[in-house]
Formats: sequence, structure tokens, C-alpha cells
Amino acid sequence: MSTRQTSLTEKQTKNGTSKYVLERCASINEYYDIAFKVMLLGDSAVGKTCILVRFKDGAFLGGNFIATVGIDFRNKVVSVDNLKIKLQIWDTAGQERFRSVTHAYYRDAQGNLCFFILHFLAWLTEIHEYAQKNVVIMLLGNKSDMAAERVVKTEEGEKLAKEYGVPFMETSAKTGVNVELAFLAIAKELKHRAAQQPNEPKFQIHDYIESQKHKSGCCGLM
Ligand SMILES: Nc1nc2c(ncn2[C@@H]2O[C@H](COP(=O)(O)OP(=O)(O)OP(=O)(O)O)[C@@H](O)[C@H]2O)c(=O)[nH]1
Repeated sequence: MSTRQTSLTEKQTKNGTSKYVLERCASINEYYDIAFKVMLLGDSAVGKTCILVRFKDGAFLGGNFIATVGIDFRNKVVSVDNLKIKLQIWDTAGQERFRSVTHAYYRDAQGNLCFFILHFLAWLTEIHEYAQKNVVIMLLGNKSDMAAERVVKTEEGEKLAKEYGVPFMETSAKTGVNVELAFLAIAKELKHRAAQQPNEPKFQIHDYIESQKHKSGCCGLM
């Protein structure tokens, strides 16, 4: 994979405040303008690895479940408002015994996709303890294809997300529904936070998700 160095630079303005300016670095084999780290968090077996594989490769990892050991990452570049955004996505192990390994990675991440409604509060506590203060958090309820085995209703997820002021989406790594949208929404939010233009309206992630939800199929957004 070819790369371009992250090029957000802090500059002082005339009135003494600082602003961030995007500077395109001319390097060989460049492909992206700006990079963000996003962590996938949640209990073991909720589908973190499968969501990442679906997003990256457009495939579903069925068959035997192999738990992640420690932490792993994959990169994907998406287009947002004519910018190439590289998402470096960290897939963490959900098993308790790896928790001390994954804690070390929280502080570098700008975005968290937090999986599943069960134990969401425990994960939020982890995020607040170890992550950056202004980290973007999104709640995902995965395996939406398994309607018959459902243990948490859509309304419960929506209620919980509303209570904590985070966006909520139901996804399926198996069918691909809303997977691309989840990553694209977080990429847009991060891009707007980092490089908001003075006259640009503030990006509303909730509105964006609602407007796109019904359009998104397996790989429909890009
Ligand atoms: N039906 C269905 N099965 C899924 C979906 N996502 C994941 N699975 C299955 O759920 C199991 C666990 O998926 P993983 O992605 O490995 O889970 P994980 O959250 O990464 O687990 P850890 O690595 O232990 O943290 C696997 O058997 C997957 O095939 C989904 O959207 N629908």
C-alpha cells in the first residue's frame, strides 16, 4: 500500500489563535491526505474482526470462530469531500485476558466504534479512562441478519445511544448492511473535526447517518 504522510499542521493566526491547515506532502507513492486511528471495541465474538474484513475486503469470515489475540490492524482509504482519508483500524481482542494489551492503544485513537449494546457502559468506562477526551464514539449492534436470535431490540440500542449522545447503527458483517456507512460516518466526523473550513456548516453525524441508512446495502457507499 502506498502512503502519503499525514499533513495536518498547526498554524498561528494573526489574532493569536491557532488553526489546522492541510498541507499536501509530495512524497513518492502517495495516496492519502490525512490519517486517523479508529479502534474496534466490544465483547468477544460480537463480530469486530468480521466487520473489519467486510469493510476492507468485502467478504464475510464465516466458519469457525477464531478469537483475536491481543490486537491487529488494517488500513483502508476512503474519500471524504475530495480528500483521501486513511483509516487505520485497530481490531482489539474482546477477551478480558488481553485487556491490558489493548489499553495501551486507546490514547492514540481519534475514533472508537464500540460494538454491541451489551456491556456498552463497561466499554464506555474503559474509553473514558484510557482514550483521548474528545474521541468520537459510535455504538454498533452487529449481526442484524440474525433477527430470530436477537437479544436486544433496535429501540433499546437507540435509547441507550440517545442517553449517551452517540450515534447508533445496526450492522451485519454477513450481509454487509451499514458496514461501509459506519466507517464513512466516522471518517467524515473526524475529517470535519480536524479540518473544518471557516464557512463550512458543522457536520451533523446523526443527520448524515439517518439520511444514508436506507441507501446503504453491502457496499453501496463510496
Ligand atoms: N450471522 C452473523 N455472524 C457474524 C456476524 N459477524 C460475525 N459473525 C460471527 O460471529 C463470530 C465471531 O466473530 P468475530 O468477528 O471473530 O468476533 P470478534 O468480536 O472479533 O471476537 P474477538 O476476536 O474474540 O474479540 C464468528 O463466528 C463470525 O462468523 C454477522 O454480522 N452475522
